[in-house]
Amino acid sequence: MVTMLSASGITLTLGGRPVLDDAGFTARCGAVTGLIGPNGIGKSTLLRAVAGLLPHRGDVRFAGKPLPSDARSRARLLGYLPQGHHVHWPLTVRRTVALGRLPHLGPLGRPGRADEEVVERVMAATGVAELAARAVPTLSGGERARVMLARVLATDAPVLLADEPTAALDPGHQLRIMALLRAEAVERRRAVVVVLHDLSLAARCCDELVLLMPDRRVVAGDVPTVLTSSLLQEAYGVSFAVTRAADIPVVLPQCPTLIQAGD
Ligand SMILES: Nc1ncnc2c1ncn2[C@@H]1O[C@H](COP(=O)(O)OP(=O)(O)OP(=O)(O)O)[C@@H](O)[C@H]1O
Repeated sequence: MVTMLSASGITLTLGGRPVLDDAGFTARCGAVTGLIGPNGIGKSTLLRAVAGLLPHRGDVRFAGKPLPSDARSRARLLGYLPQGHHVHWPLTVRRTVALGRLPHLGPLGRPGRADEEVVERVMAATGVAELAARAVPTLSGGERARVMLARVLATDAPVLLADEPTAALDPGHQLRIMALLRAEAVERRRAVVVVLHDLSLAARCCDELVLLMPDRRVVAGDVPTVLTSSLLQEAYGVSFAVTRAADIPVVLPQCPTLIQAGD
């Protein structure tokens, strides 16, 4: 599979504190790459730097070439879904999703038939078509999460960067959204990079994993290479059982101080 996105040597400081030091990853066309690691390690910051939203040192390439410097061209290549879904503007769901088409619109900013078709397709795929006329601030957290995912899918960008897209979702919607992101990768040949905290979900849905470690190492590889109990313990500071149940990979954190219910 072809490397579509590569980031290397990403180094940046926030509020006077070094947050990333020589970090990077590659994301292949047709694959889902999971970005994992403990809270505060820099996953969101790395994604934002790669999306061109934070000044940084380092190199980000699309299909081997430096990213274009103008934001509009870059937005056609990289769709970015930020963490959290705090939407205060009183737009309808359909208009919010249609914002994803902005990088493609002509000088008059009018969406054409093709743009409208994309908007309808992604609303149907994310299960928000029936919410199309609702104002976004009136939606539940999970509904809003799916609308924001639809907006980024509407960009039709070959690279999708999604920061915790399943965080607010119930288990059924988590799986449906990951299935959708996998389909975007496999069937539409996109490179999908997704920040996840649920390691079982990551094991099940990601082709490659990139683990940001507390000592600033970046461990990358396929799921069995990265999700080992020793690496996970080093990363998260608790022990892990890496196992399978009903033929599904399961990664279980264990905490010696937890008094389990029923004990
Ligand atoms: N604007 C800022 N000013 C100062 N420090 C910041 C700023 N934004 C982020 N940080 C710090 O940078 C570090 C990395 O934050 P980041 O949000 O990238 O981590 P993360 O791995 O995505 O965490 P989480 O899993 O909790 O979402 C954290 O220590 C955070 O406090």
